[in-house]
Amino acid sequence: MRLLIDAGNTRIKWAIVDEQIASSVELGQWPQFGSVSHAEFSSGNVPWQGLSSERVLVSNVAGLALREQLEKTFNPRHGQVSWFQSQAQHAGLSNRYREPSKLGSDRFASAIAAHTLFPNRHLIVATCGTATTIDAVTAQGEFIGGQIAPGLQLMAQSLAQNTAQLPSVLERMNFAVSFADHTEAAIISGCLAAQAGAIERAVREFAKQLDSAILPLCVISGGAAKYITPSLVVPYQFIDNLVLMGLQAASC
Ligand SMILES: Nc1ncnc2c1ncn2[C@@H]1O[C@H](COP(=O)(O)OP(=O)(O)O)[C@@H](O)[C@H]1O
Ligand SMILES: CC(C)(COP(=O)(O)O)[C@@H](O)C(=O)NCCC(=O)O
Ligand SMILES: [K+]
Repeated sequence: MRLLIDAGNTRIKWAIVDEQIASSVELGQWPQFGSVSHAEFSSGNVPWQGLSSERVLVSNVAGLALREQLEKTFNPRHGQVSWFQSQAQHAGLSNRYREPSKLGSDRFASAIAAHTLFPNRHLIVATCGTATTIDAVTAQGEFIGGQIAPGLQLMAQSLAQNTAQLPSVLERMNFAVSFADHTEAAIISGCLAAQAGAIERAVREFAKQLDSAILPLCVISGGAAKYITPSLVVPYQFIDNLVLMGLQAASC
């Protein structure tokens, strides 16, 4: 049994891979998985507390304090704990980041998962979490580089916090129109257009760089993806828990 953990800046996602269950070795076919917010985790909700495993693989982009908190939750029954880091070459992917280890481990894991799932396609990998990251991966398994933007919720929140008259719209990210006729719809539509627009622009730009008439496939994941995908007008595949799948592929 392997325990996989993806600690992002909003939520901690986890999954168990059980090699005894044949179907469990397929990417994402986990017998148990879930997520907790940082607040839930800090107040003692540790989903893997009672579990036994042979090893643990963690991707953490949420800082040292969370790493220390995570460390305290592991005991000998969890087995050897490894902290996943981006490297120059790993699991079929080469990493063109200037300093490969500086690339967010969640971005590297997502790229590994996307390339494993779609090995013959040029890809734009968009992970829509606290931040929205948009990365280019070639069909040959080269991580070219990418973009980091505020995530959907951060974007909307910063408008509400830094303006006198704009309300918080966090709970209502469910519709977008091109030219809204009231404030709430205007904020939602603006933020969704910025997110979807950035992704679409990356897809078209990558096609241009590749000199390809066929658009790369957009692989999209993350907690905010479900709000953004209805606005996308490029080919995409929504894959839940892409980072965990990357950790699974990287630790086979
Ligand atoms: N139940 C939820 N709790 C928290 N965030 C959610 C929830 N449902 C959707 N979201 C959206 O998902 C984002 C967090 O996505 P996630 O992929 O978990 O991020 P991260 O990897 O940065 O922790 C939030 O910013 C918010 O826009
Ligand atoms: C960009 C990120 C903050 C995204 O974090 P997330 O939205 O998944 O919580 C994370 O991948 C990160 O801290 N990256 C390090 C810098 C880099 O990738 O260049
Ligand atoms: K992200």
